[in-house]
Amino acid sequence: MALTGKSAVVTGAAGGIGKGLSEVLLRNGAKVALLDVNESAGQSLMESLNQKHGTGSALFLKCDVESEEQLRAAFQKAVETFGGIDILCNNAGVMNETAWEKTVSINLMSVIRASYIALEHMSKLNGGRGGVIVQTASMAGLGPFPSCPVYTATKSGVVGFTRAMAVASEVSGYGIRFNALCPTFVQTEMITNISGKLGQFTHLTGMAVKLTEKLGILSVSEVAESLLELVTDETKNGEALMILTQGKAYMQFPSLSK
Ligand SMILES: NC(=O)C1=CN([C@@H]2O[C@H](COP(=O)(O)OP(=O)(O)OC[C@H]3O[C@@H](n4cnc5c(N)ncnc54)[C@H](O)[C@@H]3O)[C@@H](O)[C@H]2O)C=CC1
Ligand SMILES: CC/C=C\C[C@H](O)C(=O)/C=C/C=C/C=C\C=C\[C@@H](O)C/C=C\CCC(=O)O
Repeated sequence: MALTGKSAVVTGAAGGIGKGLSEVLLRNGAKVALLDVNESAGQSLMESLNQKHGTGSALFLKCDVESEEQLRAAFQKAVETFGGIDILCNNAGVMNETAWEKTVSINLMSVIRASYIALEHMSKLNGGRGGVIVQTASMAGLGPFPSCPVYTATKSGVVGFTRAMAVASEVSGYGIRFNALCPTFVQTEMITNISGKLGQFTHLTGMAVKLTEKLGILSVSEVAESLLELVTDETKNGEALMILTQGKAYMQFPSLSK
């Protein structure tokens, strides 16, 4: 799928990985609706992206992904502005083991919520053009990360939801592919002050820090380049792409359906 003339919605787009995903989509010819709760960062990012990629190529929409109402309004605005949606990046996420219910709400429930709203606009069964939904999961969704069990659970949930939806979409004829990015640590705000985010697992901070030293830290642009692969390669559906500093690999899961 070529990106020229396509339109995308990216959640958590104002900073970190979401900003990188938005930039790579714009560089390759897509228009992008930038959804984020951070209004000042989102507005100034929109202005700089429109200067770089052309007026009207980026649209900031203030949106808390926990709110169904705000998500619906943002998708509606994106459709009205760009004429449809071809790509959704469910990227907004937090890591906070103290406010663990909020972590579940943002990282898992909101990914499901936004995917279902996107289906209403993108599914060929609803008159949409089809397309692709890519979730920002994590390596934590593939292997247990003992310093943050709830964060791990949300990312495992995202991987499971993505793989199940990929098959549901295929057999139902939605015309939408579902894939997940599973990066190791990435240099963003999220990996600052780790100990302050681990709640009752603060004593396991050293384990998390050692893991960052052992595995290394990716740049945002390395993750963004992997998004392109999952969006443009139409054979990719139901994939979890593990991204490490040493390279990347599509995960193999046991097949029990045959
Ligand atoms: N940084 C890392 O090491 C890794 C991060 N990830 C995942 O990547 C995604 C992005 O994380 P980062 O860019 O690192 O984090 P970040 O903290 O740098 O950026 C997150 C963005 O999401 C926005 N956001 C937070 N809550 C929101 C909400 N309720 N509604 C709308 N926007 C909201 C924030 O305002 C911010 O702009 C997350 O899902 C995270 O779990 C995955 C693997 C590694
Ligand atoms: C404290 C976490 C901070 C940020 C989370 C970040 O956003 C994220 O998603 C990073 C994920 C990185 C995961 C990397 C590898 C995970 C591997 C685990 O399966 C193994 C974990 C521990 C092994 C313990 C040990 O042998 O030392």
